[in-house]
Amino acid sequence: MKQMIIATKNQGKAKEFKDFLAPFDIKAVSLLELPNTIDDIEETGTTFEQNAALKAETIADITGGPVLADDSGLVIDALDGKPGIFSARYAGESKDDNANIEKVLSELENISLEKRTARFVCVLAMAKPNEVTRFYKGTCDGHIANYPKGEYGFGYDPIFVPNGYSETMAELLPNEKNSISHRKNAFIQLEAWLKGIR
Ligand SMILES: O=c1[nH]c(=O)c2ncn([C@@H]3O[C@H](COP(=O)(O)OP(=O)(O)OP(=O)(O)O)[C@@H](O)[C@H]3O)c2[nH]1
Ligand SMILES: [Mg+2]
Repeated sequence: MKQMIIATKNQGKAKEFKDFLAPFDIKAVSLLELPNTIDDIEETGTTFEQNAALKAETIADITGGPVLADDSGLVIDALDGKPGIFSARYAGESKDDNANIEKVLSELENISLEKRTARFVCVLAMAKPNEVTRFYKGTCDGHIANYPKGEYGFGYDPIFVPNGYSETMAELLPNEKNSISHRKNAFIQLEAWLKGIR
């Protein structure tokens, strides 16, 4: 089976990429599974694209092979786009999902449901040494619930209700999330490239 390195230390993302790539007979390998410890890559960019490129290109330089990276986040209209590229560390460096959720809910405390519109954004960067990095972007629109519900997924999934659903992303079964998510919508475009269409 072929392998593809995913430049992430996020177990939730890694699991989703394993599901996406399995039908292509490709094993997704995260940075946590490599034999050598990889230092954290500082995400100094100001856009999802810049941070995804930083992660993919740094690891492609180290490994010498093709690498896929994902930079993603939650964009909330009533918070002027926050937490955005700062989603992982919104409530502090410990990257605590529950603390991040609590911070968002408290900032939206007095905002009515119809004004709680938001979207998940995912930018994938595919880097290969000496090649131009390719980007694929996907989004998933929805709104922020009043309180967390559901056990699946990761990050802000317990407070994100996708458009057309009454459940949060964390109440949807993983295969359901993986059919509508921002990450899937970005991956669909990469898929076309993997199949040799583009
Ligand atoms: O509920 C969620 N469902 C998702 O599907 C999702 N995708 C992203 N996010 C949030 O956005 C941050 C990404 O930040 P990010 O791209 O820097 O990743 P990260 O720091 O977690 O790992 P790495 O890939 O950088 O190693 C994550 O931590 C989460 O808080 C999500 N939340
Ligand atoms: Mg990160």
